[in-house]
Amino acid sequence: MSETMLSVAGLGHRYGGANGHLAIADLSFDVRAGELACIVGPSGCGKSTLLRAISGLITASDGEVRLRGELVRGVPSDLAVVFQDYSRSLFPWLSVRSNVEFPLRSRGLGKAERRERSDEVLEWVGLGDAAAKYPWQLSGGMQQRVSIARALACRPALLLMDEPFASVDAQTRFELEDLLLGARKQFGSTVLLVTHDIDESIYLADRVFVLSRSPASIVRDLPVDLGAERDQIATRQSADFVQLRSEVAQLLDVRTAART
Ligand SMILES: Nc1ncnc2c1ncn2[C@@H]1O[C@H](COP(=O)(O)OP(=O)(O)OP(=O)(O)O)[C@@H](O)[C@H]1O
Repeated sequence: MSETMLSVAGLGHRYGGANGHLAIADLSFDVRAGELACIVGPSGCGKSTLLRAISGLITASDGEVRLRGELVRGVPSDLAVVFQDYSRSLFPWLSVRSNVEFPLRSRGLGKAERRERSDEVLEWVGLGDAAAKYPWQLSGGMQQRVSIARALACRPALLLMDEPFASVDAQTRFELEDLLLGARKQFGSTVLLVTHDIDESIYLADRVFVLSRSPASIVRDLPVDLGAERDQIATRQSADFVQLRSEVAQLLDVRTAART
């Protein structure tokens, strides 16, 4: 059994003091080293609040978050986050290479090592020839590749991804999903990814955590036994995939959600 990388135990958060809004309640789960776990939940259920607590941006009212066994207080240095909005997370005045190397500087890496890492990850995401370009010279999908490269270059203990593929077209989304699966294999990354897309969660994950409506808690920890090799057409057509999709949709009560 591999080590626990992320442990969330009894997490609860209420905004605005004792009589304020309860956003998450008694939420517990673990992510093991090398695992790719997805979180799906109804709109407004508390996913962002959960991610803020895991990344140390807020201190939850109850419970605890541990990364590699260490209590998270403030933003951990061995955490990397990829957001949905790539255009706001990249620095437009820095080249692609400088964007990727930026967090490495604050982590104390020397010039040669920064260059070596940026070469490696840019090549990996298929942007070896775009290192000198600026983000605004690239397509949306390419910009998100830069964000992923920047996160991978840090070799984080945990890669947190918040709806990372929600702002690109369907074809690019498939490509980026497969890029993530490849990167995870290549770098042995541990990934926690939040998505609204049930199919995406099953396609990518080893495990899917289904959240309840607000206040968020885990309604199901669903293992996804679809094998390590996934294929955008064959996997999504398989009987096991269809069964899992229907299970998650029922848990989320998507028909009711669509009516309300
Ligand atoms: N800073 C805040 N102060 C008060 N209430 C907040 C704050 N941030 C979020 N909330 C409330 O907490 C609940 C959960 O919000 P959160 O943004 O975590 O949900 P979400 O699942 O990420 O939403 P979405 O699916 O729309 O991205 C919502 O009812 C929201 O209004």
